[in-house]
Amino acid sequence: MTNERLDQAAIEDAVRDLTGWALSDDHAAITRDFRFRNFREAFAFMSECALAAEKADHHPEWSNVYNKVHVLLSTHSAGGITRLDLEMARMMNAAAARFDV
Ligand SMILES: C[C@H](O)[C@H](O)[C@H]1CNC2=NC(N)=NC(=O)C2=N1
Repeated sequence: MTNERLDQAAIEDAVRDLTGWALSDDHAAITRDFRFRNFREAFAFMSECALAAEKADHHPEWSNVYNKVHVLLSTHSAGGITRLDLEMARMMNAAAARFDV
């Protein structure tokens, strides 16, 4: 299932392959800080990801300050990290790469 909590070993393996992402201190989420050229690009990235998140019915916790976007991904219903979070992280990396991030 995509929405079952992954065990610690599976998470660590996955995070190793996810450029820029790290486990949160409590190991219940994965996080990444993205840095763009400016606010316009940061917000374009967020807009694109917001549409994809809504389509997937899986939503990031995030904050934005000027050109930076801080993202935290976890599956609330599972109380931890699931494949949905890994898929979202990959999607966000692909979206950011289009802005040379
Ligand atoms: C009803 C709706 O499907 C749920 O509340 C979805 C919405 N988006 C979600 N996003 C995240 N990150 N975790 C969830 O458990 C979750 N649940």
